[in-house]
Amino acid sequence: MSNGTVSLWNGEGRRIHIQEVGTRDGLQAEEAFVPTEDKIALVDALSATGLAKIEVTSFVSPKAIPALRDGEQVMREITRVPGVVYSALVPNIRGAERAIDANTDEFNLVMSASESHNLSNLRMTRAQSFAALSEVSALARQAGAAVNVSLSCVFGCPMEGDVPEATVLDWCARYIEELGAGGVTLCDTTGMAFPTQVAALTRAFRARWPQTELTLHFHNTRGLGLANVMAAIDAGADRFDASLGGIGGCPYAPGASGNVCTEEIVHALALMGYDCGVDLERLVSAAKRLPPLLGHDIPSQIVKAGRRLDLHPRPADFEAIRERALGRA
Ligand SMILES: CC(C)(COP(=O)([O-])OP(=O)([O-])OC[C@H]1O[C@@H](n2cnc3c(N)ncnc32)[C@H](O)[C@@H]1OP(=O)([O-])[O-])[C@@H](O)C(=O)NCCC(=O)NCCSC(=O)C[C@@](C)(O)CC(=O)[O-]
Repeated sequence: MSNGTVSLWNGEGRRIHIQEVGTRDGLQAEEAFVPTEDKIALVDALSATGLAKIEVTSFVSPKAIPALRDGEQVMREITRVPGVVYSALVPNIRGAERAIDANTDEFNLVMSASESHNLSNLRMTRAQSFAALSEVSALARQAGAAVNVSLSCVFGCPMEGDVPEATVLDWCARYIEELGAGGVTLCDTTGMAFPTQVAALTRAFRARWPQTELTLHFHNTRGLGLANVMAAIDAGADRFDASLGGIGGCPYAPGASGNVCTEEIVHALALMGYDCGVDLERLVSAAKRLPPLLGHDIPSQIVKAGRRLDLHPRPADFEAIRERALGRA
């Protein structure tokens, strides 16, 4: 935190945990169905990069999200690397049963702080979602799985506008204090968050629940992704969702687009001296697998431009230019 002794701009080796959501949030809205074996290979490649957590898939209705209809097979057939938490999005009891069958480490429960988005995305009121999630979290506990709750639209809803901070904190209190969730993710579903707002909500959360695992989940829809990450770090956050290649978006949130890009965030934080514990080269080579699988380009600037010190050859006639410049030719 910028408290006069620690600089935001100099990470000094401080650990930031990056959680990959590319094979869930990233693939869920893609038109192309990425073949199951390619999804498994992608998760395995990500597991070898040092990421803290990977959201492998979702156990939602295959009618709602056909791109992830192979969730069980993917979760069962990935190679688990010790220390990596393999998570999946779970919206209801049916999803919880599937997640248990597939031996999922962490259930990422989902609902929205906005009634309009909750109804659009999950076809339930927030109260109905909360009741369903209470049952899901009891099942998860019986199965020995961890529970995180992702709360969508906390920085604004594309249909309702701003969501009051008190509403967001009330829902967080219910997850943490009634449901016993070990972690909460504050999600900016359609890129409406801005740094001062992010810092205020992060500080309010941290002050009230200093022990709860807090994750920030940003979409880069309006280009504020990295600024929001920095504001959250300044306010005490150390855990972020990000998506390989910068793909992603909720298909039931109007105007949604890609998450903050994993390799861009890791690259930027590493330059500032933060330790994400991630091998950037491996991450970039995993990201390069995406365009042929998806059939389109990806937002990642690091895949396009390379890392800061990935240098280019001088022009072919460089020596001739120099000789001329020095008056020797
Ligand atoms: C919420 C429901 C389930 C309600 O779906 P529904 O259609 O209202 O509910 P239903 O219970 O009547 O079920 C309809 C059919 O789906 C089946 N079904 C129902 N549930 C499941 C399940 N879990 N697994 C497998 N099948 C399921 C169920 O068995 C039935 O099949 P049928 O009888 O017609 O053959 C559905 O609308 C759904 O799955 N929606 C998914 C929405 C979704 O995945 N959205 C994107 C993820 S959230 C997100 O991206 C935001 C986030 C997390 O990234 C953070 C952020 O940025 O904000």
